[in-house]
Amino acid sequence: MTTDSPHDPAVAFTAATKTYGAVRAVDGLDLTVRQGETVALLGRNGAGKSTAIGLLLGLDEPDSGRVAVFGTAPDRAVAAGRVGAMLQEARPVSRVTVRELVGFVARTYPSPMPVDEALALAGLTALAGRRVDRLSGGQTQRVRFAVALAGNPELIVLDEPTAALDVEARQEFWDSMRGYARRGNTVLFSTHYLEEADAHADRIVVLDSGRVLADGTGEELKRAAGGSLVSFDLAGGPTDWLGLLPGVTSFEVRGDRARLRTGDSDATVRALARRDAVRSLEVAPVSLNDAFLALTRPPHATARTPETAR
Ligand SMILES: Nc1ncnc2c1ncn2[C@@H]1O[C@H](COP(=O)(O)OP(=O)(O)OP(=O)(O)O)[C@@H](O)[C@H]1O
Repeated sequence: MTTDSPHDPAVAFTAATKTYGAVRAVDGLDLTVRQGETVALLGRNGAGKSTAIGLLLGLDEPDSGRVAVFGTAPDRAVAAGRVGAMLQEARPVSRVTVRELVGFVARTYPSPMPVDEALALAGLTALAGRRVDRLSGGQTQRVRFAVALAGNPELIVLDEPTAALDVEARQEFWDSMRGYARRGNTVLFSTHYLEEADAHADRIVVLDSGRVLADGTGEELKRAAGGSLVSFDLAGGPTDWLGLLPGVTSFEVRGDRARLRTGDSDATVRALARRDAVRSLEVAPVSLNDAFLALTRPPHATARTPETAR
C-alpha cells in the first residue's frame, strides 16, 4: 500500500514495462519527476513517450514494474482531479461555448478550479463566449489546456501539445503553461522539438526504445554528447586515427571534411596541430540537436557515443 505525502514524487516509474506483441514500447523504465518540476520527454517517433504517458494516467497498466502518481495509483490520482492531461487525439465537441465546456468538465471533479481562473490561465477570457467549433487551431489547443486545468490538478501531462501550432500560437501556449508551473505545479510534456524542450523544461529526459537514454538539463546533455565540435579538411588523408585523438567521443567524415565531437577541444586541437592537420580548422560548441542525434544514434552507426548523460 502506498502513502500520500507532500514529499512523494509527482511521478515515479519503477522498472515499468509495457509490451505490445513483440514490441517493448516501455522497457524497464525508471523515472522520477519531483513535485514542482517541468520535465520534457524527448524522443523519436515510437520511442515510447505516449505509452509512458498512458501508463502514468492509468489508461493502461504496466505488464511489470510500478507506476505511481503522488504516491498513489495513477487512476486514483486522476479521479481525484490531481492530474490533468492533454493527449494527442482530440474529440470534436460542437455547439457549446468555451465557458460551458470548461464548466461542464469542472463539475465532474471533487474540487475544481474556478472556471474563470482556468480560462484566464489558458488565455481564453476574451473567447469565453465563443463556440468551441469556431476557433483556430491555436485557440482550440488552449481550450484543451483549460479543460486539462478544470479539475485543479497539481500535475499536468501534455502529449506533444504544440504539434501543428504556428510560432505565435506556440509561444502563447507556453506562456500559459509557465503561468501554471509558476504556481508550484508539476508539468510533464512530450515533444519532438529540441528547442522547446530546452526552452521550457527544467530537465530533459531522452527516451529511446522505451528506456531512459539521457536525463539532465540541455547543458548537461550537450556535455554528455561531447562538449565541442572540431572540424577540419582531411586533404585526402586517412581517417582511421580520428577516433584515437584525445577527447574525441565520436566522429564523422562528410566529403573531405572531418567532424569530431570532443569533450576536450584544447587537447584535440593540440593533437591535430602536432599532426599538421589544421586545414580550415573550426571549433564550435555542440548544439542540442547534435547532442540529441549523438545520444539516439542507432547502434549500427560507426560513431562512438556516450550511453547516458548521468
Ligand atoms: N496500441 C498499440 N498496439 C501495438 N503497438 C503499439 C501500440 N501503442 C504503441 N505501440 C508501439 O509501441 C512503440 C512505442 O510507441 P509510442 O506511441 O509510445 O511512441 P512515441 O514516442 O509516443 O511516438 P510518437 O512520437 O510517434 O508519438 C512503437 O513501436 C509503437 O508502434
